[in-house]
Amino acid sequence: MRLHRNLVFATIDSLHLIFNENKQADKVLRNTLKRDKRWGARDRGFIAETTYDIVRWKRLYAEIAEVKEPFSRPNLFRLFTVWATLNGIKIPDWPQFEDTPTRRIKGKFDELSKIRKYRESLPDWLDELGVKELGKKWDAEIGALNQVADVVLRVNPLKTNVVDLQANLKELEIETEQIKGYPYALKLKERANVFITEAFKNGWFEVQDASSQKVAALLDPKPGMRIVDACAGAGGKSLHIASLMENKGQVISMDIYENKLTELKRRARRNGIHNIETRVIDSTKAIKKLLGKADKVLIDAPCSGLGVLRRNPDAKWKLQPEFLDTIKETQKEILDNYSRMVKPGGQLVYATCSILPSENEKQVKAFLAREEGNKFTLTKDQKILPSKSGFDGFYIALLQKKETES
Ligand SMILES: C[S@@+](CC[C@H](N)C(=O)[O-])C[C@H]1O[C@@H](n2cnc3c(N)ncnc32)[C@H](O)[C@@H]1O
Repeated sequence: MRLHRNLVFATIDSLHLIFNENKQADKVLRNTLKRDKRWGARDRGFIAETTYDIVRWKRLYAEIAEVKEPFSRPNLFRLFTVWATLNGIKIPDWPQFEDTPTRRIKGKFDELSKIRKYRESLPDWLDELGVKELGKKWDAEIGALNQVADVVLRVNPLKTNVVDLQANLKELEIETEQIKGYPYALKLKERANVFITEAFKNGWFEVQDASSQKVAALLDPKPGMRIVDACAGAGGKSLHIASLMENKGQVISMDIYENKLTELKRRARRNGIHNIETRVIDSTKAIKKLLGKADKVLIDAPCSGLGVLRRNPDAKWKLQPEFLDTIKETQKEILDNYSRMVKPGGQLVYATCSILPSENEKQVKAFLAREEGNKFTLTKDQKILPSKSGFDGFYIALLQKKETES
């Protein structure tokens, strides 16, 4: 592979914003990729994938390059040099790359790879937390979470089906494959910009990881039901739920952020969905109005996001231990308050995109032991681990509310 100056510079500029200015990687890349209209799919792919790679391996590469944060521009080039060398890419003779110690880079890589926090490129506290929470399983999970994520589509059954969408995309030379056990999923064989296709613009599919598609499956919504999606965000799960209800019944999508619900409404229109109503949670009233009224409630809780590190590798560096304590308290409050919207005999699904037991099964166990939770029993739960599933890490629990208060 030959390195192109403007693509490398765009990568370095993106890294500067992410590492030194604390900007979110996906937002930075969205902007960077707008910079030059002449860039084709390969050029854009190079910038995005290289930036994400260097973000993912920041600690390891910084240790090899012997550089510290905040990274000066020459030091960002040193990180880039480590990436290129380890990926077998010939370093050009530009002034930025003078005296690259290729052999030393490989030697240091072998040496540091013996220690997990370097090999997997983790802050100390996160490595310690992983061991505390998952014991011996941590090794395999963090290894899997450092892989590059597949792109998975969820077919919208209101508009098309898996076979027709697969054929439609094939005409555009976008090859996909079905995934056993995921009836609405299609996995891209190679990365492609699916957002520019007519199929996407017409609402035939959404991009949604396979594990995330399991949430609505376990909730099992039926046409005619009233379902509350209490932490709906921009609506990944709401759209899935509404499509399974065939536009019959009611989905009430709630969130504390109005802008996310606005985006949800836009997506619903594209998806041909008419049975979603959005409600901003700006006081306790929004919840009180629905007490005991929902056939099913989904709590797709805010969480550490440690199950989706493949997609957001910069979370390794942005996440703080104090945030984890706060978010667990929020999960507890949400469970206690929002579960009251389930009607007697109804069901509650609690889900997170985390692999930490303290956010998942322990959170549910503690809820069932509290007064608010003793009206429920745990029907079943699924711990989806990236090392086993090959997809994002998720936890999904299905709880049944008793018919009577006793
Ligand atoms: C895991 S995300 C939801 C993702 C969304 N369900 C989807 O499938 O696209 C969690 C959501 O909870 C929202 N949230 C945070 N605190 C909340 C609260 N106290 N009540 C309701 N929603 C909350 C966040 O704004 C965020 O959109």
